[in-house]
Amino acid sequence: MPLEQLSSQKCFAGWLQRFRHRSAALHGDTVFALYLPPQAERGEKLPVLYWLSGLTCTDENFMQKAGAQRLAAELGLILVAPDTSPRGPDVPGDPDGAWDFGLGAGFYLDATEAPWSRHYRMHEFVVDELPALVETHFPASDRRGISGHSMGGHGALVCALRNPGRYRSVSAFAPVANPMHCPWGEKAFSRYIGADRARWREWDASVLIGQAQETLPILVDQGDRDAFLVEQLKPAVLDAAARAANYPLTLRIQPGYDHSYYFITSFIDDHLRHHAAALCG
Ligand SMILES: N[C@@H](CCC(=O)N[C@@H](CSC=O)C(=O)NCC(=O)O)C(=O)O
Repeated sequence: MPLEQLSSQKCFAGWLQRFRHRSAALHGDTVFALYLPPQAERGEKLPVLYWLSGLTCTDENFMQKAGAQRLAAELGLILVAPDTSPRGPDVPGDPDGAWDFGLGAGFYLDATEAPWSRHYRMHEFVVDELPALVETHFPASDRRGISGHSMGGHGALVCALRNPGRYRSVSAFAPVANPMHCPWGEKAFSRYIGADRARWREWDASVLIGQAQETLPILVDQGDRDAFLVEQLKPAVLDAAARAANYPLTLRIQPGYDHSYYFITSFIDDHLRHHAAALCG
């Protein structure tokens, strides 16, 4: 699978790069960003933290705003950020042009309903295709962690919960914790997966956490001034489901913080260290 390099910039003695390639899962071209820490030049295989961004984002938001590269360089962690949906002239978006569905809003699931099912296969892409690509073309090991924000925070939880053995660490910022019972999730699931709500349960972290096959400790940070907290995010539902299942979830409510990348950059070091404890050494 050839990679076309779009950019390369030195950053904290490592390299921040962007690549375009043809995706089999997404039936089209897609772009991802990757940060290679300086340890990559030693030739050893390094662990990888996959980051899933939220609604309206591309591969660039996290790399430009989270400020993760400094500590990733210190810890020897590769960072990989895919796009948030398939894109291209033949990829359908929201019929009304809304920002919370379709382009930039793939919800990291595999759609089953037309016209979404041909391209909207972000789960398969993130869990299988992207790691295979990264581990072939870069000095990347199969020690994988996954994290993300909002729609992507939920995506990270679902990727880990649905695929035991695939990841060694997981965390999330302000995840859409119970999408089958919030407006963003109901809109996405009803279109991507269809009207049968029983099938939505396969893609909801607050359901999956009660059926987990392995117990990777989950770290979640959530700001209490987040404008989406009550209507869309509902972390208390995830917390209650984890408690009922005796699943190790640490939910930290951070006073005064909102939903922005200012919140993410304030706590990204804690998340990188959470992942490094499982991935490095
Ligand atoms: N455009 C919207 C706001 C969209 C928004 O807040 N997106 C978040 C993720 S929300 C959940 O998935 C985000 O990360 N935005 C990009 C950024 O760089 O901040 C509106 O107008 O309200």
